[in-house]
Amino acid sequence: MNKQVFIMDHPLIQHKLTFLRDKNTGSKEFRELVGEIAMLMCYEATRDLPLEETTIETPISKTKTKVIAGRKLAFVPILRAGLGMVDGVLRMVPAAKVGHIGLYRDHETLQPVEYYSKLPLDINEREVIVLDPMLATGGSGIDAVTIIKRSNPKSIRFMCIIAAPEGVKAFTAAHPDVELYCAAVDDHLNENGYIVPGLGDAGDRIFGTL
Ligand SMILES: O=P(O)(O)OC[C@H]1O[C@H](OP(=O)(O)OP(=O)(O)O)[C@H](O)[C@@H]1O
Ligand SMILES: O=c1cc[nH]c(=O)[nH]1
Ligand SMILES: [Mg+2]
Repeated sequence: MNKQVFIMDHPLIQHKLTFLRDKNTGSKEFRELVGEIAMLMCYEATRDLPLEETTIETPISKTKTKVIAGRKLAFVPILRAGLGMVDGVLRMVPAAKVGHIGLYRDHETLQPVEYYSKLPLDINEREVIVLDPMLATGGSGIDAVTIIKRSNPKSIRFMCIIAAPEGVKAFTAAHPDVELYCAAVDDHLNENGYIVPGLGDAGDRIFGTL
């Protein structure tokens, strides 16, 4: 697999993914699982954040210790399904700002249609992590990153839960500078553009609009 692609095969993530895929998992549990998986993936995707030394006093003595070195993050969920990942990542990085990009996939053409975009004003000073549970054809992820690049962020990473091989290929070709983090790369896309075996329609399962 391409060095730009990171598969997060931690046992806790893989365990939760099994219940996420199960068609008998209801919306409440599905939402909780998406949030938990996003939190665990964020832990891994921020592993290389630089640290700097600071001095504090414990109740016992002064000590030198570490904090994250002034790097500013922004999370950008792709509406709707990416919203399900926001709470989980904010639990890990509460000071991050949150932008939103609204895209839906036209059911006939499978082409993404943009309907909303609101990014933090200082996004050019931030490292961005884009959130969307599904990378299917890759069209939505590719367009979201193209939109964000116009605002010149310091860097962009893309975090999805399940990707199709077709989406990974298209995304890495379109944005070779953007690291892609996923919990699983599945088998293929079906004739309707759904990931097989996948988990169905992530947005519908999160928001109960099936
Ligand atoms: O890689 P692609 O082929 O573009 O497909 C992936 C997109 O499809 C889903 O969104 P959807 O269009 O269902 O919108 P929703 O989140 O509002 O349900 C998913 O959340 C991605 O954004
Ligand atoms: O399998 C898929 C493909 C696109 N969007 C989804 O929510 N699921
Ligand atoms: Mg959907």
